[in-house]
Amino acid sequence: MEICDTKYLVKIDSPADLKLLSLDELKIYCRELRDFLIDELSKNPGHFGSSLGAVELAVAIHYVYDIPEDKLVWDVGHQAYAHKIITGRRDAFPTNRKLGGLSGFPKMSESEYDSFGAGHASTSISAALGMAVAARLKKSRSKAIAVIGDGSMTGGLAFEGLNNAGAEKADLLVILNDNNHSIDPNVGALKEYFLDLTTSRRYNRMKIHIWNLLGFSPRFRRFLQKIEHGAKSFFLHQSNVFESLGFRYFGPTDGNDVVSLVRALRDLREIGGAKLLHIYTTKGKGYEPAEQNHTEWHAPGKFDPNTGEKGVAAQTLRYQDVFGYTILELARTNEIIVGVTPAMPTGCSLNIMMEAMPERAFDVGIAEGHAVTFAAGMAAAGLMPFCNIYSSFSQRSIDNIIHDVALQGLEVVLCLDRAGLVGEDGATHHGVFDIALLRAVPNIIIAAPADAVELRNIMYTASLGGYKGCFVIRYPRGGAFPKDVLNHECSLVEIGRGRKISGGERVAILSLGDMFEVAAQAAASCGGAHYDLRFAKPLDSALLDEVAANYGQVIVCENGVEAGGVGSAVLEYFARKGYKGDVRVVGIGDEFVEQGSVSQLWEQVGFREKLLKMTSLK
Ligand SMILES: Cc1ncc(C[n+]2csc(CCOP(=O)(O)OP(=O)(O)O)c2C)c(N)n1
Ligand SMILES: CC(=O)[C@@H](O)[C@H](O)COP(=O)(O)O
Ligand SMILES: [Mg+2]
Repeated sequence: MEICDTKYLVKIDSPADLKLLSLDELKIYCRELRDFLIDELSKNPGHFGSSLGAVELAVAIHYVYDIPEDKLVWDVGHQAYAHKIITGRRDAFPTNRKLGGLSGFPKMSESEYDSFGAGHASTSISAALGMAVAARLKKSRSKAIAVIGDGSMTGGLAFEGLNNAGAEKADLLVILNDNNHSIDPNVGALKEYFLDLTTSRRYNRMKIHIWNLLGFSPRFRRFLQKIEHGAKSFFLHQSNVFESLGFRYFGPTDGNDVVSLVRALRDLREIGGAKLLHIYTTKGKGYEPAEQNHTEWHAPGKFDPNTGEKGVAAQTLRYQDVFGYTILELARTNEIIVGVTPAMPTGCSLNIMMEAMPERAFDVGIAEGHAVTFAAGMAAAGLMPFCNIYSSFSQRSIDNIIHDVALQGLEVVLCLDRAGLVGEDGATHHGVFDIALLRAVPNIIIAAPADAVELRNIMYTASLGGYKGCFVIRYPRGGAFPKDVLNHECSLVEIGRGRKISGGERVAILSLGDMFEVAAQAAASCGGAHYDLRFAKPLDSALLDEVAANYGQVIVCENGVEAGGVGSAVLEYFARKGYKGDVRVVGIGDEFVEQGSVSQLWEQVGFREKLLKMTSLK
């Protein structure tokens, strides 16, 4: 597939250029934009389905509103590629998600058109409401728009925003971009409710009629809105949840029809207060394979745009696969084990258990805080929950971990996938803060396996209980393990016990989790010793005493922030013991690391350089 002879694509470098097109020309531009995205993303992968589905929406918003004077907040931001292209980033788009290139998400420092940065879900309504209230206080006529997907609407934060907005009566437009899908199928009662709204055919027929009248006869608006309101309650099973929260509800309407979107937005622009436009779109719109399989095409990697073929599937297992198969294996022999994921069943591989034991594995929606407290409730009632959350998304649930798990002394296993630098998703997604955030909390164990066998052993150990509070197991994105690691029989690991890997002279290198390899190499090259800490909490005091007694220099390697991480814990321990040797920590410094391949990012933070310098210290 080749992009040739585009009529409008190359001429649109800003929303001002876009506004010169006619409605018919907009349709052609949308086609060209979509083809451009398909072509680019086939070569340089990124979030595919969501961005294809939101092409018309991005075009219509920029056509009607005046961004950046009006504020536009994309929820998550993985659907905002068309917005990036319209706002002058077409030529830079081949650098999307690459080191030094465009961020895969809206980013305030990247463009004035990115009114708010994102990456995590459910923030848009709160942020846009803040902007709407600021406009009111500053007596500005600036509008505020939040675009939020049906999946992201399942996050509690979205409802906190709606609740506040409905009462504030600020000039806020929330666009609910409903493609009836999250990364995996969307879940929960809201999903059924949205389906009810979009599929109630009698209601929709009436609705379209009213919309047409609304468009043409402003004089009858008030009267028609009253009829519309009555019709809704009559035809729909429930009263409208958004209207109950103080919003004016509009739609549902076809969000892949750019002309009707423009018409709807033009009308809405003139209406003050809190309003919600419900649009239905097709995830992956315009690319058949993506329309057919939303989950696979959420972020598919490289593919052949002509055939939809992707590269050959890996013959190895990633950490997430090992988690997925191991929890199922453990659950088969231990009937109190249950699994919980907040909206990432495919991403964390809990889908393996969900298929085999649907009654014992739960996708609770984009709701990390709820996932943890839900798990705590199950633990309080005698179950052994394994709650799997990406490390960076678990930042949403810190108080739930402290207040609902640790403080209650409940046995909940918290598996933090994607711990450490994750690569192309960048600063919003690196899982580098978990140890620092959780280490200070009592009743928390923090383990990090150095490989797949260790992950299985630690999961097995955690599943047996007998400790008090939260058992955190953190492991990184990816990994490549032979499939027969699953044949390894799980064995018990002593909680808080590390391992001496190799002896040496002068310097001891301590690693946690997947820093094992780099530490082993460094130890070999400088003739030092290597110890695998295995636990960031509790620390292995016997191991550390042995290190202190035998080595004048200690280096701790960690896949996380240096401040407050496992290296800090070691430093504190040695300080308490009055160790006089030289202790260094090498990990991520005081910075947000941007996007790039994982190896590029380690290079950029200067990890090897620092380690080399440390190991050659005399
Ligand atoms: C707090 C948080 N949890 C989970 C995710 C992972 N995530 C990114 S997009 C997405 C699905 C969002 O669904 P929806 O809002 O409907 O957008 P769509 O992908 O359908 O366009 C999820 C679960 C995230 N980015 N942030
Ligand atoms: C936008 C978002 O938050 C997810 O799509 C995320 O990019 C998934 O990351 P993984 O590719 O590591 O599953
Ligand atoms: Mg969706």
